[in-house]
Amino acid sequence: MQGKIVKGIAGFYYIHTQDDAVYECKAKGIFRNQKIKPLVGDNVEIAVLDREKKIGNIEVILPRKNELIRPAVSNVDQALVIFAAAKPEPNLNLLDRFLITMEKQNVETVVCFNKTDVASEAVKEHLLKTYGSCGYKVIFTSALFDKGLDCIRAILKDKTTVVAGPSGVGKSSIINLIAPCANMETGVISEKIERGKHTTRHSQLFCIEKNTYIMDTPGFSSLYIDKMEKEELKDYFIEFQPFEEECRFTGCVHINEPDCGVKEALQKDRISRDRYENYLLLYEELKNRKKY
Ligand SMILES: Nc1nc2c(ncn2[C@@H]2O[C@H](COP(=O)(O)OP(=O)(O)OP(=O)(O)O)[C@@H](O)[C@H]2O)c(=O)[nH]1
Ligand SMILES: [Zn+2]
Repeated sequence: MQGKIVKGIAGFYYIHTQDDAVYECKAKGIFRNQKIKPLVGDNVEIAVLDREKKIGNIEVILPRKNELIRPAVSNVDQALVIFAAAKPEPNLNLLDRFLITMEKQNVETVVCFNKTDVASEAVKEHLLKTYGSCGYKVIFTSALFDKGLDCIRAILKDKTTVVAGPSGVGKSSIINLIAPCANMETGVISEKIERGKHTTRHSQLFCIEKNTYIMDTPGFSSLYIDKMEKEELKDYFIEFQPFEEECRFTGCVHINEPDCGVKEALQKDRISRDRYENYLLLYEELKNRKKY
């Protein structure tokens, strides 16, 4: 039978199967046969050992489309990052850090600004201009007034999406509205896990409808960009790319070089100043970290 690993804990894997059941499986022999460790998100072939108790063994891990490191999950189609348009004011530096880590891992990101009911039109316009002009899909929602949630449902459909955002932006409110089943499923799995007595937070995928999975990630308040050369940073500011052809120097980092296409685009207001300033800050951060 085929299914998807939705959670892994203490040597047990929980497989959501196509008939909408959850099997508790071990992965006996997999490492020996395939030399890989199962990962949440993996599509697998299982042998059913006990149909009633829903116990099985993972026999084959099907080929992975990709593999994220943070959070550890495979076969991710996209990320959905949620910030509040107001209350709290969106920390765009944090948002840019998130976008960079996803660009580096080659995962497309959709940006959602929630709490539009308490944000001014001018702020919304500014956010749309800043991120829409980079090429990101931007969605505005109000979980409180059930606005924009169909847009979220539509972008999630038939995909596996990692959902992230800082605390207090309304991420849980949104997830509860689009996936009321998410809580229930946690219940079923935690019942089985009780025996393992593990209480740490583990990454878990929720099936919100057929072929549609989300992974809710814990709220974050800071995000370090690591394992990155400062010269590499510009590659993850995707809006720079079309202007880089105009730079006189190859490998131009768009800071102090003369005849820089990116700086020229900035002067002409074709690149967001907020984004460029965050670029400078992050570049400095990477440069200074190198000293240690
Ligand atoms: N005005 C307004 N308030 C909202 C909206 N969505 C959520 N809230 C409120 O914002 C607060 C935080 O919402 P949560 O859904 O708990 O936010 P969260 O992002 O999951 O935060 P954590 O649980 O801390 O990770 C709650 O008081 C919600 O009622 C919205 O669209 N508009
Ligand atoms: Zn340049």
